[in-house]
Amino acid sequence: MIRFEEVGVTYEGAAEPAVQGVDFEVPEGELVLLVGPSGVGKSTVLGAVSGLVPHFTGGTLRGRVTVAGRDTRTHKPRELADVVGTVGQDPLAHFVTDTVEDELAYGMESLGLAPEVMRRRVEETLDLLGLADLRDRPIATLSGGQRQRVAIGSVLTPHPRVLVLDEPTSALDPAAAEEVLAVLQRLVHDLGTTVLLAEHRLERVIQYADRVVLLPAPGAAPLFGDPAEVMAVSPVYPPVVDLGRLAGWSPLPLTVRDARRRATELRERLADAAAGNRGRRGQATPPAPSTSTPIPSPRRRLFRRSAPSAPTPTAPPHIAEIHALAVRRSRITALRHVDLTVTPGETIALMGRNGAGKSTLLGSLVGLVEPTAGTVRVGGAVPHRTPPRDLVRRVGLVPQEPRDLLYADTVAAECAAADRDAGAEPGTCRALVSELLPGITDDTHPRDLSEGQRLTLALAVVLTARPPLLLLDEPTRGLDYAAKARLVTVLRALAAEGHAIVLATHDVELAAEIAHRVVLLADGEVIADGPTAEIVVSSPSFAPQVTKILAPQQWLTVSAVREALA
Ligand SMILES: Nc1ncnc2c1ncn2[C@@H]1O[C@H](COP(=O)(O)OP(=O)(O)OP(=O)(O)O)[C@@H](O)[C@H]1O
Ligand SMILES: Nc1ncnc2c1ncn2[C@@H]1O[C@H](COP(=O)(O)OP(=O)(O)OP(=O)(O)O)[C@@H](O)[C@H]1O
Repeated sequence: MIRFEEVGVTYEGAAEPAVQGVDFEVPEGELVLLVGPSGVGKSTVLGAVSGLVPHFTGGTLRGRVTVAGRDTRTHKPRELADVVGTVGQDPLAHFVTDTVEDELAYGMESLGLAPEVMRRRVEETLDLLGLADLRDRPIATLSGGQRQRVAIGSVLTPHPRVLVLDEPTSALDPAAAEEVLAVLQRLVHDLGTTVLLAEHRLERVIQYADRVVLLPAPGAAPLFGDPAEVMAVSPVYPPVVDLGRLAGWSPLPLTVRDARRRATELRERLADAAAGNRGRRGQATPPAPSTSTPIPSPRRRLFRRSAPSAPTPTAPPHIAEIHALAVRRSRITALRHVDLTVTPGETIALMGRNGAGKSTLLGSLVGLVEPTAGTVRVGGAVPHRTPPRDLVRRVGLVPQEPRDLLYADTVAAECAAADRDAGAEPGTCRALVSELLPGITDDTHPRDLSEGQRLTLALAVVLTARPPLLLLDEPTRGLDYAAKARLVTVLRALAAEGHAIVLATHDVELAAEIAHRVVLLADGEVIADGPTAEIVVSSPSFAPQVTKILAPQQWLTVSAVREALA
C-alpha cells in the first residue's frame, strides 16, 4: 500500500541527505512503526508519504514513493487527500475551523461526502475518542491533549485507506493513548486501514506494531523487520526491552504481560540481592543503640532504593502555597478547591487525564491564570499581582510549547533578552546554554534547533533568573530517550541545589525517574498526593513498566534494578 524505492531526501542548503537508502513496503492492513533518535528523519519519511515532502518543504526527493499506486512526487498532497490522512506533530498547525464539530466534518466536506454520512461519522468519532462533551467547544479553549484527540479524529472521519501519524500520543494521558491506539488497531484489523506512525514513547506503541522501521542514525539506511528483532539492536527502546536486555531474555518481550511471564527468576535474584545487602549491612554496622529507630521492612527498603531520596527532613519553608484554589475559564471549572504546598529541593510530578487542570495549575503559580477563589502565594508574592520583573526571580515556567517563550532570531539575541528580563549579568544565559547545550553557536536560529534543543534553550532562558521554583509543562514531549536522560540529569542537579520543580507530565517513566512526590488531578481536583512510589504503584494507568513487570516487588526504574544486581 505504501512503497519506498531507494528514497533519499536532501533539504535545500543541506550538505547531506536527511534520509537515504529508504526502501521498504507497508502492505495493506498493517500497522508499521517508525522509530529512531531525534533528527534521524522520521518526519521526513512520513512527509514523503503524504506528499508534504518535497511539495511543501522544498528540497529534492530521489527514488520513488507510491501510495495506493500513486507517485507522491507527481501527485500533490491535495491529490492524495482521498487516500491518505495525516496528523503532524503540531495539532495547532493542522486546524482549519474554530470548533470541534466543524473540525471533525471539515475533511469530509472537502471530499464532498453526503451530509447524512458526515453527520453519522462525526457522531461515531466523538464517541470513539471521548470528545462528545467537547463537541461545541472552540478549539482555542481546549487543553493540549484534547486538541491532539481532535486532530486525530479529524483525519479518521473521511475513512482514509492510509493513515500517517507523527507522534500521535505525545500530548495524551496514558489512558487516552491506549484508547487511541486501540481505535487505530481496530481500523487496521477490521477495515484493513494501513497505518504508518512515528513515536518516541515506544512503551506506549510497540505492542501494536506489525513491523518496525528503524532509522538508526542520520543518513544511515533503515532496518525493517519484526518488532522484537529490531528492538534487539535498536539504539532507542522502551523500559521493557531495557529490562529484557539486562536480564538476558531472548526473544525480547515487548509487552508487560510477556515480560511478567519471564520475570520469576529475576524477582528471585532481586530478592536475594536485597537480602544480601541487608546481611552485609548487618555485619558492617553495629546494632543501633536506640531501639526506637524503626527497622525498614524488605519491601520498604526496595521501595526507598528505587525512589529518588526525599528532600531535607527538617521542615523547610514552603516556596509555594496554594489554598482552596478554584479557577473558572469561560464556562469551564478548570480547578476546584485545590490545596498544595511546595518545598525547596522537592520535585513534584503533576499527573492526571487530559483536561484535568495541570496546565491551569502551573499557570496560576506563574500568574498567567487568575484565581476565581482561594489563594496562591509564591515566595510570599501573589503571582498575578506581581510585576513580571519581580516574578521571574521567584518562579519560571517552561511552557508546553517552548517556542512560546522564544521570539528572537538567534540564540545570542534570545540570551541577551533573557539577561535583561531577569536583571542578570550579561552573559549569564549564554553560559547556561553552553553548559546545557555544548556546540550551539550564537547565530543559530531557535527555529532550526531540534525539539530537545529548543526545550533546553527555553530552560536556560528561564533559569537565567535562578527562580527557586521551576515549572515545566510536558517537558518530554517529542524528546527521544537520550534527550530525556539529559533532561533528568539537569533537573536532578537543580533539585540538589535546592530548586523546587513542578512538572506536569503524562510520562510515567519520567515521573518514576525523577519525582519525589506525585500529585494526581482529576476533573480539577487533587485526588492523590504522596511519595511517587506509593501513588504510582497502586495505579494501573500511572505505574511505569518496570513496576508492573516486577510486582509485587516495588521497583520503579530499570536503573534501580541494574544497580541492585551490580
Ligand atoms: N523543512 C526542512 N528544511 C530543512 N531541513 C529540515 C526540514 N525538516 C527537517 N529538516 C532536517 O532534516 C533532518 C531530519 O529531520 P526530521 O524532522 O525528519 O527528523 P525526526 O526523526 O522526525 O526528528 P524528531 O524525532 O526530533 O521529530 C534534521 O536534521 C532536520 O533539521
Ligand atoms: N482558555 C480556556 N478557556 C476555557 N476553557 C479552558 C481554557 N483553557 C483550558 N480550558 C479547559 O480547562 C480544563 C483544564 O485544562 P488544562 O489545560 O489545565 O488541562 P491539562 O490537565 O493541562 O490537560 P492536558 O493534559 O491535555 O494538557 C479543560 O477542560 C480545558 O478544556
